Amino acid sequence: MFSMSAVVPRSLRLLLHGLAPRSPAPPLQWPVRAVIADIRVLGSWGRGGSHDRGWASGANGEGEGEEPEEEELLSAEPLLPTASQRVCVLHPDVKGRAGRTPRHTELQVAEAAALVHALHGWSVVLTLVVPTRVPDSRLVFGKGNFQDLTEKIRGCPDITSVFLNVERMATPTKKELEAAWGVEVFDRFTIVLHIFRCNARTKEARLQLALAEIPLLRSTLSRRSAWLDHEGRGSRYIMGSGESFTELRHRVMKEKEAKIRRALERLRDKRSLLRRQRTQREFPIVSVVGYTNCGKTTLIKALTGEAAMQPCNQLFATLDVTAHAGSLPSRIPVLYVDTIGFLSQLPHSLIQSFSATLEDVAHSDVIMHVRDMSHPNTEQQKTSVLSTLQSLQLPSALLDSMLEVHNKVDLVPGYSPSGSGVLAVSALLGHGLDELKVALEKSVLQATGRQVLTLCVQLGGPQLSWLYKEATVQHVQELPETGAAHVTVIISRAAYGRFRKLFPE
Ligand SMILES: Nc1nc2c(ncn2[C@@H]2O[C@H](COP(=O)(O)OP(=O)(O)OP(=O)(O)O)[C@@H](O)[C@H]2O)c(=O)[nH]1
Ligand SMILES: [Mg+2]
Repeated sequence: MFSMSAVVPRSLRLLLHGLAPRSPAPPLQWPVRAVIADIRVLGSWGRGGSHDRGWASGANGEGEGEEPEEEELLSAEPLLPTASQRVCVLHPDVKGRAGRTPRHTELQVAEAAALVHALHGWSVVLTLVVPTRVPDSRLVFGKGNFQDLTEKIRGCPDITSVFLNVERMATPTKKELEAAWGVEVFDRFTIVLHIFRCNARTKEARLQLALAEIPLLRSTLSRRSAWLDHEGRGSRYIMGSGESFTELRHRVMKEKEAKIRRALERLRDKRSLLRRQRTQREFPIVSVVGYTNCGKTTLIKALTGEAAMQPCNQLFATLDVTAHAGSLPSRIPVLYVDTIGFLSQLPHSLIQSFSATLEDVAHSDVIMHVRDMSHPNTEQQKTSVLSTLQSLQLPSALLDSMLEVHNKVDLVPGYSPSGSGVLAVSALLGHGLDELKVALEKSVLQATGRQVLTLCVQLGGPQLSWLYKEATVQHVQELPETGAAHVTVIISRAAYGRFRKLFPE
């Protein structure tokens, strides 16, 4: 199996566990230490959550400088019931839709059930696939089907809510369906938001979530306002303020949205400052992206040997961007960035809200796209990930150089990957990781403009220790009687320029 000591040097391992090394770290590791300090400042580690807290667990900077205003923004009431739910998954099977096959429908229903199971205490008690030609109509289904459906739902007293597997449901539709079926009705957007709410741990993830929830709060507010207006209460002015109750609530909502955006902007500024510092230190960043549950966290755990990471067989287990240090075959230190998983049919507004999190992907040196090859829908998942990446407007060079990693091949007997530049691994069993690291190193060297050079240096002088500090020393071959050595290093162009300026030939 995989050994942590083979990958990360001891002093770095101590740092990763939030402890200061007792002995001075070898020169190679100083940038790693600096970056760890930076990321602590960013405060990307959670509030007592159990997994994905990364290597700086216990050292989060969230409490520092937190404005009371931000705390208020984060402590809003949950939008969905927190109690257990017995759910009827209702999938509208739209006739005539391109790509509609029984298998495709089956997979969509399975994904909907997996979303429900991602919520603690929620279970699926009934699954219905109902054909419809009129998905955009107010009742989503034709009259006959709607009546049958209503009888089925009402006839099943176990059901406490219905999950209508559509991207987004209009407010009047929700109102009518709930009136007809006597239980709450949720769409994909609401369910995913609720999963996010349960899993979001960091301030940034929770602020982004609060922003994504605004449209939902608005529609709830509109419904309440309609009721108040109907009762003649919404239009009353409050204590001579010249503002009605409804107007006041809308204004409060607007102010809340603006405050969230400002708070996110502050975090974004902090992030970009840290990114600049990382760039100055020429620390390679590898972003790991992919469909939710494809094994991103498991792969990073296997590549870094970081025991604290806890992968989870659940959709959207990771919601916070965390960075994890590892090293490549030539001992180049590298930061792996674990990201939020993608899902098909996610409303654009939700992706937009989490775009700050995904900004780190745009600033990485290499992207690794992890795929679950054991999943029956792996091709559609790939398409969905690629189209989301396109929508993030990443630099084309970054997209072109993306590495595709075929994971979970242990579940696909006799699997052999097709296509060039594709690597097959089992992150869980540790298969194929050495080949993956070699390929990754090649990409990192290319993307960061690093080169392998053999330099002749005097052993008594300051050159060698400078190289240990600023580059990755591969090999030192002493030249007897000359007092010099041939030193093979991996060095960036900028660092080589500085070396030559300090130590001209
Ligand atoms: N059999 C097998 N299972 C794997 C492999 N890699 C990951 N898994 C399992 O897949 C599940 C999801 O793994 P994660 O690493 O949490 O997936 P993720 O992509 O980080 O998921 P999200 O953060 O929710 O998007 C876990 O139960 C893992 O044990 C693999 O190579 N083989
Ligand atoms: Mg994960």
